[in-house]
Amino acid sequence: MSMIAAFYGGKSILITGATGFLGKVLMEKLFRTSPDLKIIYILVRPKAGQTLQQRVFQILNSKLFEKVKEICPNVHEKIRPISADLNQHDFGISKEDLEELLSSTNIVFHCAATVRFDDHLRHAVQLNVTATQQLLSMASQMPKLEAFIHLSTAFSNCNLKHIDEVIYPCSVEPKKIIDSMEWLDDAIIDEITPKLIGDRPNTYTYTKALGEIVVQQEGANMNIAIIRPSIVGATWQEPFPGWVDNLNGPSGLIIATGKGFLRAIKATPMAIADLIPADTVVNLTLAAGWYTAVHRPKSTLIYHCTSGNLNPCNWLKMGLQVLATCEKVPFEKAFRRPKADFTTTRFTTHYWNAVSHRAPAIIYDIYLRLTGRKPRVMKLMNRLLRTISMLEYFINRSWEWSTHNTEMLMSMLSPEDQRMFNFDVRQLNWLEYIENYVLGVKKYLLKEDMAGVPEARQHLRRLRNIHYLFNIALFLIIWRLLIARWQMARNVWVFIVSFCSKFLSYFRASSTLKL
Ligand SMILES: CCCCCCCCCCCCCCCCCCCCCCCCCCCCCC(=O)SCCNC(=O)CCNC(=O)[C@H](O)C(C)(C)COP(=O)(O)OP(=O)(O)OC[C@H]1O[C@@H](n2cnc3c(N)ncnc32)[C@H](O)[C@@H]1OP(=O)(O)O
Ligand SMILES: NC(=O)C1=CN([C@@H]2O[C@H](COP(=O)(O)OP(=O)(O)OC[C@H]3O[C@@H](n4cnc5c(N)ncnc54)[C@H](OP(=O)(O)O)[C@@H]3O)[C@@H](O)[C@H]2O)C=CC1
Repeated sequence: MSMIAAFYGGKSILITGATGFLGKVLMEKLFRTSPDLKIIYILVRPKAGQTLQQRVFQILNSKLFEKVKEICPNVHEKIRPISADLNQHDFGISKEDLEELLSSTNIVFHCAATVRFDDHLRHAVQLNVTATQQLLSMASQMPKLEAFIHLSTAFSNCNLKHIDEVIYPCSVEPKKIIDSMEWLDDAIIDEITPKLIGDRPNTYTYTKALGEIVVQQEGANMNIAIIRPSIVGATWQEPFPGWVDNLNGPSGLIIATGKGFLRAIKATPMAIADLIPADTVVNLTLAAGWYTAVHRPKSTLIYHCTSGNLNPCNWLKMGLQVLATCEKVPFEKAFRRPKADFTTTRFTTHYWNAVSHRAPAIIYDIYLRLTGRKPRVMKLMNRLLRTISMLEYFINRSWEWSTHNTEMLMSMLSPEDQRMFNFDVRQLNWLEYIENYVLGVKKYLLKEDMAGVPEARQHLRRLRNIHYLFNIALFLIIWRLLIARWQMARNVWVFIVSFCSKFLSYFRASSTLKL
């Protein structure tokens, strides 16, 4: 019998960010392995015209929850959505809901965050720092609370090269930052943002670091653990390989590569691609929840959920496998053939952006205009280039994360739990994982049917022929222009033509002689 699964049985669990990528995988695993849990409260905001119930209905009806619905047919009765917006004071939770939450909750998993790299500091602080502080204050009033698990990121201290499982201080105390956001206007915040984030690349990593300090300060009297995953990718094994449902991290770039938009990217091929599958993160999170509640470690433990030091994979290996899979099982209606390369200098990056990204986009937009349609590719391309520029920081560096706590936790699990809540990335076969990731992107993100693969292959063949024809036409046009304007080009042309005709007449003469 799994100790972890048994531990969550009969428990009331609060999850923030349950509608997000990791939150959904966490909920799914909880229901699948502990169908006898009492209830999962989820803090949800109405979004995109959907009520809370509609949002929950949509999640439960997704492919991710198919197995859960077999194992736990009354799953819908065990989810209790609570209307809450983490941007609001007290989250805008009603008095009755708050009372129920405070009196019943046993475990809190805090996953909600803004993961945008370009968020305004005010918003990022509100969600990643202030909301964390408020949630901890709520948790401190929960008499039945056994553990509070905070999801952070391995990149919260990405300004360092070697990162230990400790909380690092920031130059300005989080409380001062929270206070200042209340009275500073946007223009001043914009001005001080670069100074505050210092050598971190964005407000996301900075505010996640502040969030950790808040957890340490405010949660001193609680059983708390912090999980720091690196770049979370599609599921590895559970509930099935390759599940992914948003464009964050590598997923968006895999689409851009498979659809032929992304042709070059500035990356350090040998830098570690520290990806971690979503189900691995969730297994570690659940194991940490159990360990924190049952073993009650004296201090707040931080768990690095990373792959680089145990089973490293580099960007070259990953990129090549993405391309190989896109070649084998192409995405539908590709813009160009999937073919990409890494650039290593600013100059070559600018050159390939102009030649391989902007030029084809402009040409295709002209074609769309000429055929009476609305041009759209340049806009898409600009968005892609902006996204790449934001991700570049992470694909041109390597970090070392120590994993002592994570390894200690692994050793504390029973063999049954090590199997059921596996977070040992040494067992991961990268080539297989990346192939499943790309297939998952195709099936679950792009919603493409595998039956369309022959047509997609046919489309790629057409694109290859168009590419050849285009290159020949371009060559001829450039050559014609050169001949018209440049004496040297004319001389070369005359030389080539006379050489070819001599060669042909020699060839003809020798073959006649042989006859
Ligand atoms: C022998 C030698 C041979 C050499 C051969 C070499 C072969 C090499 C081959 C190379 C091939 C390349 C293969 C490529 C595949 C692998 C590359 C992987 C690189 C991955 C890098 C990942 C790094 C991530 C680092 C993360 C570190 C921190 C981790 C975390 O803790 S948090 C989670 C991460 N968070 C994010 O990822 C959020 C990032 N996103 C944002 O911040 C924003 O979305 C934005 C990028 C700033 C864009 O903002 P906008 O306002 O402009 O857009 P908006 O968000 O509103 O969306 C607009 C539309 O764009 C779509 N979109 C959003 N995100 C992405 C995305 N990442 N990629 C693509 N598209 C995206 C969005 O859906 C909207 O679309 P619409 O709805 O249609 O309008
Ligand atoms: N994905 C990754 O690569 C990594 C993620 N992490 C961390 O893991 C956690 C989960 O990330 P992930 O699942 O990928 O993120 P997602 O962006 O997929 O999910 C974010 C969640 O937060 C919720 N949320 C955001 N704003 C509010 C708000 N104002 N009120 C209520 N809920 C809100 C979202 O709700 P809604 O659906 O309404 O928008 C969503 O459920 C985060 O803490 C992140 O920092 C760490 C490392 C890597």
